[in-house]
Amino acid sequence: MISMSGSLLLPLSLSSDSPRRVGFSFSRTSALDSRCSGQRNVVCGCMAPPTNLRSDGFSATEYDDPSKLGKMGIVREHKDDSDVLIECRDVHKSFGEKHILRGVSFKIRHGEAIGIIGPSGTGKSTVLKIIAGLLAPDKVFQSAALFDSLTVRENVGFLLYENSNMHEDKILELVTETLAAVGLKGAEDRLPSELSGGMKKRVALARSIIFDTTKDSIEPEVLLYDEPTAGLDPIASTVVEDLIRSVHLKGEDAVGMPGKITSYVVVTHQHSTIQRAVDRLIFLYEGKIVWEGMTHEFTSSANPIVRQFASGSLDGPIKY
Ligand SMILES: Nc1ncnc2c1ncn2[C@@H]1O[C@H](COP(=O)(O)OP(=O)(O)OP(=O)(O)O)[C@@H](O)[C@H]1O
Repeated sequence: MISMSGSLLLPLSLSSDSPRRVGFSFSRTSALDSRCSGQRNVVCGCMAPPTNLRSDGFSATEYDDPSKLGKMGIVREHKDDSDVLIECRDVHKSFGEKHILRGVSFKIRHGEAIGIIGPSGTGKSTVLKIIAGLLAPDKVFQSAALFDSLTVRENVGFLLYENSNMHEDKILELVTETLAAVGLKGAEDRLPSELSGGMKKRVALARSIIFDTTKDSIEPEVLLYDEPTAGLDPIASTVVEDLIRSVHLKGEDAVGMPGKITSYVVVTHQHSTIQRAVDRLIFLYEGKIVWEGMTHEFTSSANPIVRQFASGSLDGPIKY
């Protein structure tokens, strides 16, 4: 459980010609660390990205020399930060004595499909949870988070039943359409225990992309997926990966309405998910980003950590 402590900076106001939401910046202070060891040692500040600069493309950032790994600060240079939705800057996170994140910095830009990869236990999900905790209007895809005693219809429509003023018939209509969009037509009355692992993930995905059509405000701009294809067979993985991608690409929700989901972050170990659903990768190792680049640059990276991970070799800097 992450608890906030330290100072919360006030958000800057956005100019009227910049409709983008405020991004988040995290920074660490040693004073705060000593005050809250065992709790959260991250300071959260909100900032409005500058709007007077122009945009650039991306290229891989290699850190070939392992001796430099501890010295990384800036992970990528851009002239334009106007499209930054989320910024993590020098994020540290400890659980008790265990220092998990050791200065993680990255930016997520409007329209990006980001993958966070790296060896087990390196802090990927922790990064995702930190982002989710600070982006209250957005959602985390939790594959195992269905309510066992509720039907598929009740699970998918849960937030609408609980938090919206929509008529039940309208919610049912949306649930039915959304289930059809994720390939689960007719599954409304089933219980989670009657579904396969892949079907459960699709129900969870349906729940993450269904929105109150009478309001714009609750529709997220960023979706977070924690291992959305873990445990699925290759074809079921492809279905989920394409669903994730289609929501992103079309800028539409599951029922074809104009959507606002323009970026997403996927934590995954699945090669197919990296290849199929993600454009840019952030590689985390021992609580630090050791490489980032476009997906197609991953397998040709000269970074020994990345090379070992990509090949699955037992030989290399990653020790198990
Ligand atoms: N709430 C917690 N309390 C104590 N330790 C935690 C907690 N959450 C995570 N950890 C520890 O932090 C480390 C990083 O966990 P995290 O789940 O972020 O790793 P990960 O890179 O996502 O791993 P995996 O790929 O295996 O899912 C692990 O050693 C884990 O045991």
